[in-house]
Amino acid sequence: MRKSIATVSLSGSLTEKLAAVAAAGFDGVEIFENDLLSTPLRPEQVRERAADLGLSIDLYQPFRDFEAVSAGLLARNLRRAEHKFQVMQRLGATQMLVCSSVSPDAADDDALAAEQLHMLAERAAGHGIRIAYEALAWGRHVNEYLHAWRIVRMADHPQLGTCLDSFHVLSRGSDPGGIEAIPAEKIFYLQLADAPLLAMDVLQWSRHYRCFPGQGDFDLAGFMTHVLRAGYSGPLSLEVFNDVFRQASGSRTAVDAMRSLIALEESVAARLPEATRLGVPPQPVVPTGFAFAELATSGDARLGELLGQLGFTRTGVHTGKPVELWEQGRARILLNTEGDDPTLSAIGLETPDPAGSVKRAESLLSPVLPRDRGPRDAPLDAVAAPDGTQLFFCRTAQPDHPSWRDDFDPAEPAPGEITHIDHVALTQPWHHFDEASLFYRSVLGLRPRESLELADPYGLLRSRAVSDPTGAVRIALNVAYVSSHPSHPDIPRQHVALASRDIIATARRLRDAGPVVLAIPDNYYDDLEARHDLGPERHRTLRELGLLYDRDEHGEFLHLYTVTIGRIFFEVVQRIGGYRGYGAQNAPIRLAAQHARPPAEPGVPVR
Ligand SMILES: O=C(O)c1ccc(O)c(O)c1
Ligand SMILES: [Mg+2]
Repeated sequence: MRKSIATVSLSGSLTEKLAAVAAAGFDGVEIFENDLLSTPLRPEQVRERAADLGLSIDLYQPFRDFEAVSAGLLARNLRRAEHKFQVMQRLGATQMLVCSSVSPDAADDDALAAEQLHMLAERAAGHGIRIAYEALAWGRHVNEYLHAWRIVRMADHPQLGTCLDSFHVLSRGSDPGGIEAIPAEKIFYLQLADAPLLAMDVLQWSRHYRCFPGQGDFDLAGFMTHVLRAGYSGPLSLEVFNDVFRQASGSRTAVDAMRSLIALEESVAARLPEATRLGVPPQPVVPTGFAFAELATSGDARLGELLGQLGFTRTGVHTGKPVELWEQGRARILLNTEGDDPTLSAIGLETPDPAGSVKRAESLLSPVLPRDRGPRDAPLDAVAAPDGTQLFFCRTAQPDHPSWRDDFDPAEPAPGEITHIDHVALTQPWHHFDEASLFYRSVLGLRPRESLELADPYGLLRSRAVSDPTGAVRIALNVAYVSSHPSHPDIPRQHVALASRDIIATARRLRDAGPVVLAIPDNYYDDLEARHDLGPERHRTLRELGLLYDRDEHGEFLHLYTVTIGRIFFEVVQRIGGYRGYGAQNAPIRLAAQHARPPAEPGVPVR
């Protein structure tokens, strides 16, 4: 279906917005009045610019508080409308949005509202313009979509129809099923926005927290099925008021927006196979595990030293690049010594179909990375995640596909307790958090879990994990706050969590290696004894080894953290039973302990 976006959803000037919208592949735009008033371009030039970019101007929004007013006010409103019709003709826009009045001057009188909207539609008709009437969720008298529709029906004018906006319908908890009773030709326009569920005033919620479909908690696919069953065939138009998007790069936001619509069409198509107008991207290829995590370092030996202390063996060196392979069980870490400050630069994901993974990523507008490989290297397909982390699609040790691991000609690793990578935690720039969760959800088919807020002594961290249904691939996305403490600068830390089948043994091994485990205050253990009765011996062991503990209804979780090197630290975890979380309960303790033990100085051995 045609795809549009309201200019209010993006940052920048009108000309920047138009360019961004066109580059992301949209077909049309809704122009917010302020964007037109503040551009030096004349309406004819805007029309031309949009046409050159292949964009139609689907809607113009110059009006508020029109209907159900006194005769004097009506005359003024109609006069203003006449001016706006002329602007719209110059713009080449044929549809005007009128949202329900919030003014105390409006009467609670449907017949009067209908009569005045009829008059407006009659005047619009003279200019070839249609009026789309929309119920704002906080409209003074009209705040339900079916109420707006009743008024439109009563007004009975061919140039008057209704505009449906998913936010206004779903934020009020209205049943969207009623949409199916509205005749298709009377649904003039469709605006789409998602939002996180928040208990707050609906106007504030709408103006600050809307997000793109798939980034919030509303059932947009369900909403869309009703709209399509009604027979609507006009554009899907995103109208997202969001404080973060107002500050982020407009061209990135436009791509994020387009990705949300592609993914939405796909989920609607799955529910409504008869809706053949919907575009459907190639199927997601859900990753089945971690092949490796790649850490970039500047030839600094400390990461290798720490890996050795954790029981890893350096099993090989790449035949053509300065990259070492460190292994223990199925946990594989690549140390790329060409980097600078230690960072987590790439993740290898096991996939049953690497080419299919790339196709899926491309169809959702993810940048596919150029292949940089020597003649003897195994093929590696990679895309860039929103934070720049490279995601490689791998098939390790499968007879049907060359393995990246062969490039290292590896030896057998020494046996140890660590079995595999449990999860990786990536720090996202604050303005890319929603984009990142939509990326992992739509491109990789991972499921987002609830969004958490974690207390750090110097700020608040937002965190959301995404995982496959089996828990083989778990990625924790964290947003760092911006620190204003000179003594506690931002260190956007990243970590790799390693699963141990015997974390007590791993912890003892680390204790014997030196002070590499993050020290946890005694108060934590006193509280742990108050919360759980694990028996004196177990409590003593946890305290002695710096282990943290959590449990959920499925099982138990033991974990520890190493010191930080550059931006990187390791976590060791043991899931007992079917524990599903990440020890969020202990995050504030860990974050405080990390502030107390700043990253090791360059070149200084950890010991
Ligand atoms: O917040 C508003 O005022 C506003 C304006 C126009 C819309 O289409 C809308 O959904 C909200
Ligand atoms: Mg709207």
